[in-house]
Amino acid sequence: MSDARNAMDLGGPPEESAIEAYGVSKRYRRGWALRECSFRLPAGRICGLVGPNGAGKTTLMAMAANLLEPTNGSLKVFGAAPESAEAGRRTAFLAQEKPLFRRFTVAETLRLGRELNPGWDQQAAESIVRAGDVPMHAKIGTLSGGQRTRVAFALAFGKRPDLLMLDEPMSDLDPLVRHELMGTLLAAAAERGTTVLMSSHMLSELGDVCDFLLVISTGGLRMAGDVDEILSAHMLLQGVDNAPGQGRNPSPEVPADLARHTVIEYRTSGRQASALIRPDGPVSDRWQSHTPHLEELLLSYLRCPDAPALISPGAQVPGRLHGSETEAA
Ligand SMILES: Nc1ncnc2c1ncn2[C@@H]1O[C@H](COP(=O)(O)OP(=O)(O)OP(=O)(O)O)[C@@H](O)[C@H]1O
Repeated sequence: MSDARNAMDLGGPPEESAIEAYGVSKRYRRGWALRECSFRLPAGRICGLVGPNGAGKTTLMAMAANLLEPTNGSLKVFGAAPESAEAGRRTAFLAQEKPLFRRFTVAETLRLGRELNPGWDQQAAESIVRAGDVPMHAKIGTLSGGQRTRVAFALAFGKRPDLLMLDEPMSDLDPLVRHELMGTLLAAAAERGTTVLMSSHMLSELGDVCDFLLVISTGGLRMAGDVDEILSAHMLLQGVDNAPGQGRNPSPEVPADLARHTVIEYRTSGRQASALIRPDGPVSDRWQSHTPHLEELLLSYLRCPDAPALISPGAQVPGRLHGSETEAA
């Protein structure tokens, strides 16, 4: 457990927030992309940002990186407005399309990073590029998609940010490179206390990397908090369906003995039934129960966007009503 969390348990000062969002909404011409998002991401965490296509993940990160302004509400980055010099200096954002100058060589790209960023770490940036055997004299436009991603990573890392936001960083990387760059990321975060906010659709890999989660869908915050707290607030149940239909039933009726619990998802296949619940008291012993894996839990929430939201106490911003959301146990 981190010193900061120990301090909290002992009634010491609360952990610093890397991001605080107060009722943030964003409206584009076509409509709302995000509605009323309030949460905090404590500093030093590696946070997975999960949601279906079009959920608003890029929009949220772009607002924290001062590339977009909220329509309503406000954000703070390390206590400062995203447009402040302080927040800009401490933040790096690796956008999904990895924008780099195609005519620059790799060496020129890193030189530009050095000139633009006072705290630039040339050695860290170069070692990321060299680990992928990317030639320093190669023009960006001649690199493969994965090599360009590596250079963009190096540029973001070289800045030595306190908050590193990565928009689907792994999508065009082969499995070995993903593993290597995630290792670099974890080492940097452990060594320097860097906060990482990373959107990803690779649910199976998030569990190895992240210790905090933000889940959004249809523009709203569905879940936020410490991964361990979130997992332990849920139970995956398996048993026999008392009223089986033919084959897989897309909307089976939730059995009466689960009614007292918060049922996120109830599914049946023939006589087999499974449910993801947030238990409120003991569960009937006709069910076999276990703590879900992160991927199982996320898939249930993504399949059931109307399930009640869960914002754990450590992810709540002070002085903000969290509506119908429930606290993790
Ligand atoms: N510049 C824009 N103008 C109009 N609508 C936009 C714009 N950018 C995003 N949107 C819309 O806002 C919503 C959220 O988009 P956003 O890119 O934030 O989603 P996302 O969660 O990052 O999706 P993905 O997983 O596909 O990358 C989508 O409906 C998208 O079409």
